[in-house]
Order: sequence, then C-alpha cells, then structure tokens
Amino acid sequence: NVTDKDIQNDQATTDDIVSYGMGLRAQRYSPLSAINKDTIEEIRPVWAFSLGGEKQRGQESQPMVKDGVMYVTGSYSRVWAINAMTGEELWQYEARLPDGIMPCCDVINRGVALYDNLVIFGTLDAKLVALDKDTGKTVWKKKVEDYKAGYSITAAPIIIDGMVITGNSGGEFGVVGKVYAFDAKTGKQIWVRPTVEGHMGYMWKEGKKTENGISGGAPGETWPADLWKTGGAATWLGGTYDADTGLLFFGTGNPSPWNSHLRPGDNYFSSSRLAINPKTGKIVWHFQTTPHDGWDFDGVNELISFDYQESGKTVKAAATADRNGFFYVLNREDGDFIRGFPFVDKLTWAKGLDKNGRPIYIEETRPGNPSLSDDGKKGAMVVARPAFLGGKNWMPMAYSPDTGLFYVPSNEWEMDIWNETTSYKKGAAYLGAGFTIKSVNEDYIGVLRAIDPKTGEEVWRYNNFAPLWGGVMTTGGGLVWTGNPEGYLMAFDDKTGEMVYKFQTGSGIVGSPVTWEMEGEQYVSVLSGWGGAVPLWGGEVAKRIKHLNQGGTVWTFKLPKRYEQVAKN
Ligand SMILES: O=C(O)c1cc(C(=O)O)c2c(n1)C(=O)C(=O)c1cc(C(=O)O)[nH]c1-2
Ligand SMILES: [Ca+2]
Repeated sequence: NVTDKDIQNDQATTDDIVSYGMGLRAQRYSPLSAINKDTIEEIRPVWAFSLGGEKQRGQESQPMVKDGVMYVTGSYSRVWAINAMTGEELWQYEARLPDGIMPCCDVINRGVALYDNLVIFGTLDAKLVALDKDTGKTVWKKKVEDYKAGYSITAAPIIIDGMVITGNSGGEFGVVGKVYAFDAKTGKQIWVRPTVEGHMGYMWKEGKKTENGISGGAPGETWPADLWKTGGAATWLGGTYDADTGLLFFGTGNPSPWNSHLRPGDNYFSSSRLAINPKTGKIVWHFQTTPHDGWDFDGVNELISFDYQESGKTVKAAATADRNGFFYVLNREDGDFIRGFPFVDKLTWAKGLDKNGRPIYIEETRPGNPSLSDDGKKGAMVVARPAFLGGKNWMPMAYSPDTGLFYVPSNEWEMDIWNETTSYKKGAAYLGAGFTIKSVNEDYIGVLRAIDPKTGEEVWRYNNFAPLWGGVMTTGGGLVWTGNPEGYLMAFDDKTGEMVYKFQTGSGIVGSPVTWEMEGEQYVSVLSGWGGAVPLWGGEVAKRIKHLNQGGTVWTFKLPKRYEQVAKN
C-alpha cells in the first residue's frame, strides 16, 4: 500500500515511482546510476507489453511502480496493472465512455495516482475512478464535471496528505478551469478552486458545501460582460507540489474563446501559473505569462521547484517553459519574477519581457479583429511564431540537480492564424479562430535543449525531424532520456548532449520515461504509441509526418546482470 510518506519521499526512493513527475516537484530526476554513460550501450529490452486492440491513440502515460507492479494508462481511459519483472498482465480496466466525449486534442491520459490500496485516474468523460490495486475492481467513482459541456480529464492526479488533486480539460469549449481536491479514500469532495476570475470557490465541511471566496477580483474586472462565465483557463495538465513552501502549483490554459478581441482585459487567471494552499484551496499568488492571450499560448506548462545558490544564498525558485516561447524563473514563495528569456530560436509576438515578466507585445502579430474587416466575419491573418502548439506543449521537461540544467523538449514552428466571429454554445467548439501550422526549417522541428536557468544559456541542443512530444527524465548516471515520434527511445550525455543510446520501439514515443530499482537492478520503462495533438492539429507539419504509425506498447529495459556488477565495483 502507498502512504503519504512514500509519495512525499518519491524523489529520493529508487525502488518505487508513486507520483507523477517522479517526485511531487516533478523534477523527473532519479539518483540511480547503474545505467550510466559507460554501461548504457549494454542495456537490453527485458519485456514489452502490448496495450492491444485497434483503439490506439497517443500513449502519453507515465508508468508508476510499487511493490513489483507497474500501473499504466492508455488512450480511451484504460488502466493496466503489469508484473514489473516479467511484463505479464495482472488486470485491465476499461472505463465505458459515452459517445459524446469531447477531448480537444486526442483521446489521451497521462497516468494514475496511487494511494493506500487504490489506483486513481481521470477519464475522458470527466470522472475520477479509484480501483483496487490487486483486482482492478472499482472502489469509488465520482463525476467531476459534465462531459456534455465539453469537460474531460487527461491529467494524472497527484496526492497531497490524503487528498487527490486534479485539474480539468475543455478550454476549447468554454468550460471553467478548476482545481479540485477530493478525499483519496472515499472520493468525497474537499474543495474546488475555479481559475477564472469572478467564480466562487467552495469547500465541503462534514458534507456541507460552503463558499470559500471568489477567485481574484469581482466578476468582469479583467473580463468584459459575461465572457468570464465561459472563460476557459483549464487546468488540463494537473499540478506539482513543493513540500518546502507547502504550495501546489497549477498552470492554466487559454482563455475562451481564442479570439481575443471579444474579451479586452488581462483575463485572469488564464495562461498563468497559480500557487494554491492545499489546506484551504485558496490562491496564494499568480503569475500570468500571456495576459490577454490571442494565440492559444495556453500557459498550462508545469512549474518545477528547484533551489540554486547565488551570492552565497539559496534561492527558492521554480521554473517553467511556456508555450509562448519564454522560459521563466520565479520565486516560488511569492511568485515574483526573477528572470525570463526565450528558449526557442525566434519569437514574433513579443519583443521581450519587462521587469515584472510581462511580455512586451508586438501588436501587429496579434490576429486581427473580425469586426473591423470588410465582411465583418474574418479578421486579418498574421504569421506568428511559435505556433499555437507551442515552443513547448504538455510534454514535461526535467531538471538535474547534478548539472543544474533543465532539459526542455521544444519545437520550432510558426502559424498562420486569423480570428473569426463566434459565440458560446454548450458543448460546441468555442475558438473564433482558424490556423495552419508550418515548419520553419527543412530538416527539423523538435529541439531537445539543455538550458541553464541562471543565465538562459542553451548549453546544448539536439535537433529532431518530427516535433518532440514526449517527456524527459534525468538520472544520476549522467543521462537525459526522451523519445521521439520516429519511435526512438534516446539517451543523451547530460553535459555534452551526445546521443549515447537509441532504440526503435515500433511507434512514436509521446510518453514519459521512468526508472526504478528492483532486486538490485535498475530498470527503465517508456510507453510507445504515436498520437496527441500534432497529427490532429499540426496542419502542414502533420502532412510531413503522415508516415508515422500508431501503436501501444510498454517497453522495459535493464542491463544484463554481469554489467550491474561491473558498475558497482
Ligand atoms: O485547453 C484545454 O483544455 C486543453 C486540453 C488539452 C488536453 O487535455 O490534453 C490540450 C490543450 N488544451 C491544448 O491546447 C493542446 O495543445 C494540447 C495538446 C495535447 C496533447 O496531449 O497532445 N493536449 C492538449
Ligand atoms: Ca487549449
């Protein structure tokens, strides 16, 4: 059974993986070092597990491992328990999804949370389901939101002090973003915090729902008219937690609709990072990366806590690489801006950041206002870079305390984008925009970057033909791991960027690799299965990589036994 202590210590304990992010701070660093720069050539697949069936789309799941059992999710809200030593299936669960689910960006799921004897995950019809870890039978099930209004859940939940905490998806349908806390053992609601200014938060005490303060200022302060009621800012990637400050960090997505001329103002708290006190469900601070977002820069990206030394002092920082193309370092205690810099090769929509970290807009690259156009329907088209799928999208970066560097999966692309008229209709797409994504280089779109958060320096880079869409992991063995849509699991030297290993998994990798230790041996696992937003929304880029095949396999690797001995001596 998984305890709060197991989860709080996940970063340091190598024999299990019991949190999304391999530690609640989500640094995705493991101190394991048996597989290292010298031994990596010798690793071998030890088993592969098929997710079966023809129902395969993007496999974005991060595996979890506890007591020799691996738990993974697959597209269409499925969960498997697998013997981590042999790859044999222990049980399988399939949520029966209604026909009307409305995920914007593929049928995906990023993983489970483990607590006590439960395996907890979110479904595409916006429910949380808790399964018995030994049998896969449902213990509790909770409707979080109405899928008919465009809500879904794709995030992996996290557990803080017995609470299961998750976000929602649906920013393309005019939902209201929220962060939710439930009792992990029973599924009873504890609090809910809306992420759009003006909405009331709630708290449940002894089963009674009580008001818990409005998010931000009065309704309409940073939104015009009634638009805040369907303001988006979905919390679709889930959150991270820092025990040191006791704060939960959630990114928030695009304001709805995309057409920014309909909603003058900063549109709090869309495209922001929020720090929330998990005990009270109140917002402690906010930092908005793209106020009045007009490009779907949807700043949902993970905020990773880390400490660094400067002038003899420890800085309690947190970093995030935003879809808008800027990398931000914040003070995680109060959200103050420390520094920020572009991490992609070129940005066209902002000249830079001011001293508070607010973008200095180049207004000509904001898509035009349809109501000022000749036909009153379609506004002037602009070319903007990065494209709306972002300098970085959902795929998590990693931090190595050994090098002090962040390893960021990023993409170089631009878009034609224009606004259209639109109005809210329950359960219908609410964009008010059209777009086409284009690549900007002949030979690559994806770039894995090693970035120094103290200077903004790009220490090394690896260019990849297809867009990078998988998570990253770092290890004490001096390795940086990720996968590409071409199907390769890859490992790089964390200091030089030299690719020291690659293995063809048979379909594109959009999952997040993990590593753990079992009976004295180090294992590495990753899901393979191409999908996610790129094939659906990638425009000309999607055409360029049409040849990539879908799949659904969990791959697991380790060293032959004798090398483990050599590594130890
Ligand atoms: O605003 C939202 O609610 C929302 C949700 C999701 C999601 O749940 O996966 C994505 C996006 N937006 C989005 O803008 C996006 O580019 C995206 C890519 C992906 C993916 O998994 O490949 N999901 C999402
Ligand atoms: Ca979105």
